[in-house]
Amino acid sequence: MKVAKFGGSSVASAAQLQKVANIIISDSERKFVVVSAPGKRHSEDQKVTDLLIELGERSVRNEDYSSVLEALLSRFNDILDELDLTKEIVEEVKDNLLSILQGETVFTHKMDALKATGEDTLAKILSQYLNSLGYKATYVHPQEAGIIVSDEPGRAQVLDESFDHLYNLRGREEIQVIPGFFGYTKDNKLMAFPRGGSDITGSIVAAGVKADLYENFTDVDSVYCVNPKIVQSPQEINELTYKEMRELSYAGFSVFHDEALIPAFKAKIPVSIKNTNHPDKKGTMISATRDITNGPVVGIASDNGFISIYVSKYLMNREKGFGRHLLQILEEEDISFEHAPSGIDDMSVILRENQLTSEKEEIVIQRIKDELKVDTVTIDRDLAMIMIVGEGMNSTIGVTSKASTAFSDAGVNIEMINQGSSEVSMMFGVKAEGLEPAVQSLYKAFFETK
Ligand SMILES: Nc1ncnc2c1ncn2[C@@H]1O[C@H](COP(=O)(O)OP(=O)(O)O)[C@@H](O)[C@H]1O
Ligand SMILES: N[C@@H](CC(=O)OP(=O)(O)O)C(=O)O
Repeated sequence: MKVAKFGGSSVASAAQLQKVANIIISDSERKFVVVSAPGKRHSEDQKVTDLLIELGERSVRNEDYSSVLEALLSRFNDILDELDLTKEIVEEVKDNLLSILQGETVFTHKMDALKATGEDTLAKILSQYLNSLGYKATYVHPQEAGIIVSDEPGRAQVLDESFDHLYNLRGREEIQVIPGFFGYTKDNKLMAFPRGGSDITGSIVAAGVKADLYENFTDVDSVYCVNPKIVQSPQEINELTYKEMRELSYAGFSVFHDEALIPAFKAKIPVSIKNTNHPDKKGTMISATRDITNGPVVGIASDNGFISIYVSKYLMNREKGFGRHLLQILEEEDISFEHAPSGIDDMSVILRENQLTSEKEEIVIQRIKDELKVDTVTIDRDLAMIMIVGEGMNSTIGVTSKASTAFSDAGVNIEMINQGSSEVSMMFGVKAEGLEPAVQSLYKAFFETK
């Protein structure tokens, strides 16, 4: 039994949905289908989720949102038209969106309810389409499926009891189409996963129903060893371990959500990344182990939007609890951190830029000065992180030297280096403008000269 998840690009139009239906019906093992909301049909297009967010934002600012509502409804209308389906659902969507917008609920909950409408509607349309083709398919609402999540708007996390609920779906005969991207709290509040979170739903469903395979259909033939927007036609990766994929997706391989691997990994379900447009291509298989035959580094990931809080204090190394206290200040201000490299008299904490609003920045800096009596505290902005990843790295000598030569060849200064304890990844901090040249140079060093 397989769970097949189709991303936004795969369900962006009627033509894409025809490919999706062909993929589903070509393999009777594909019993569970998870869908995203329609994504971009071309590079200038807007994702349905972005339109829904804009709708919510305009409404909260008391601005006219009629054109956004129109654009949303016509996306669904066009799909139904081209698939020759009846259109009652468009009116339902309109009524539902207006009742959310006019409801009394708090803004974050309203936003999650709006965002969920994209995947929810698409799941209904796809099951209607499969029925029209003569296949037995049903739409299954996440609450009916038993996807129970934490009470964290826009960043919900699945609760363990969901897996037992989902297991009960195995007994059903028909193809079950489940909307991705959201679940419900124990007290029945709709909560969305982080952006890109339909991958997470797919993984949860695969773990719950104990699938043999979780197939993640997208718009590329495989995971590439580097972002194809930075290096043209990079090498494909055919096999990855869960750990490698988690590290790569955390640091910028947006093809698969970094939080999506954990449920599949814990349930030991292999994940296959495939292209909806070329379903016969091999794709990428992610599982617990792989043969290390392709060199120490399997991929190079990169992401920008980081900042660093740098603190220094003479004799920091002798002060018990300094690091804990610094991190505690962040915790108390509800800020999560990514890395914390330290020296003898100094320590940096790397954060995602969106964690530190300007109000929080002032408070944090003042608290660090007052409570830790530091000599210096500064904030470094516009940082990018580059990560080289591979299970083979821990048994290979000279990886750091090869990487640092690549940075120097590109004329990019390394601001910091951090090697994870598992030695599956090595992270380099650089100024944002150095990201592309450094990644291109690393690609040359590790993949073109093998
Ligand atoms: N290393 C990589 N390998 C493959 N794709 C990548 C990589 N890094 C970034 N991407 C991007 O991820 C995109 C697919 O992810 P996403 O847009 O979330 O797809 P979907 O709409 O199927 O959910 C690709 O079109 C590609 O531009
Ligand atoms: N539609 C949601 C969830 C998602 O997973 O989308 P996609 O499959 O297009 O990445 C988003 O845009 O965030």
